[in-house]
Amino acid sequence: MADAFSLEGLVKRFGDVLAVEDVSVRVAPGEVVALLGPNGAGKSTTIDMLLGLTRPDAGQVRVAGLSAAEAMDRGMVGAMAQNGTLLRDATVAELVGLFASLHRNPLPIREVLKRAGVTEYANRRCGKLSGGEQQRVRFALALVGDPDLLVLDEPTAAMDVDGRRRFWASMREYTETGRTVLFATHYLAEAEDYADRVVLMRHGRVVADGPVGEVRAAVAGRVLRAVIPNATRDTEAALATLPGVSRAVLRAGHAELSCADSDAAIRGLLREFPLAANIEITAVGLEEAFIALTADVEEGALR
Ligand SMILES: Nc1ncnc2c1ncn2[C@@H]1O[C@H](COP(=O)(O)OP(=O)(O)OP(=O)(O)O)[C@@H](O)[C@H]1O
Repeated sequence: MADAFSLEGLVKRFGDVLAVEDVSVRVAPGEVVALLGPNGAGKSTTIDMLLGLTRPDAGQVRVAGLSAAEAMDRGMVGAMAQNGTLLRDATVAELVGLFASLHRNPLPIREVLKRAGVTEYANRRCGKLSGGEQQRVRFALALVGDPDLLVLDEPTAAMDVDGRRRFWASMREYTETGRTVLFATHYLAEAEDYADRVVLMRHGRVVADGPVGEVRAAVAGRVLRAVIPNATRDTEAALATLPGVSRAVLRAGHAELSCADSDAAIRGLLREFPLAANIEITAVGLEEAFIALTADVEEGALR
């Protein structure tokens, strides 16, 4: 089956900033993918290239085998930007109607309002809605063309807990019909709860990509802490090369080792540093693993 979309070797620079560096992702129809990463990781730039809003400096975007522009033109992609402005004086229903008039085969307006969960404020002016309500209207606009692929940039950014819950309930209904979704988020819990797959970005690169459980297993290892007497300048590098250790930080003789295999790490540690003391091993939650993965560490240390 053809990919729902594919990004191949995407690169985008803004002056001196390398916003996206060699990003390649292939997504099959029906996958719900979370694009996760901290501020400035390159998520929005990647999404803009997928939507054909930004031209890549290198690489290629294909959406169902077409160029991004062709796919958008055919109404195959529904997009929800982070801060797209809404016409303040139009009611929600009017705005949805306006968008529907731009599509070749729009869904009935009533159906869109229902799917996006905005029926109750269909007759309110957009300018009078709260930030979270406006986000839901943007979601409605993304659904108007009944697209095969939905691309959402931080869809729940302005929503409160209840708004988020309701938004994801609407999304579930949409994804149950086998549609493909890519959503950017800062919220690990959203990625865990609603995505089949996580693509984790940092500094413009993909640092992890896989099913949620797999990414969790790959990154959420254990942390080994120990005091290393007589540490020298070379000790940190030596700790980083111990078996089972993916990353080492040494400060004032206190070592913190991120371990994919803590059993191998502790054996190696005691072999190479027999004086290591106060050894402690703790499990890392996904939240901590996410922070570790997206922290400003040496490139490659976590790959
Ligand atoms: N139009 C632009 N001009 C200059 N630099 C830009 C532009 N757009 C993005 N950047 C830079 O590119 C990098 C990636 O930004 P991007 O918005 O893609 O990240 P992001 O992961 O979406 O972040 P956030 O979660 O804050 O939205 C950042 O360093 C950002 O400052």
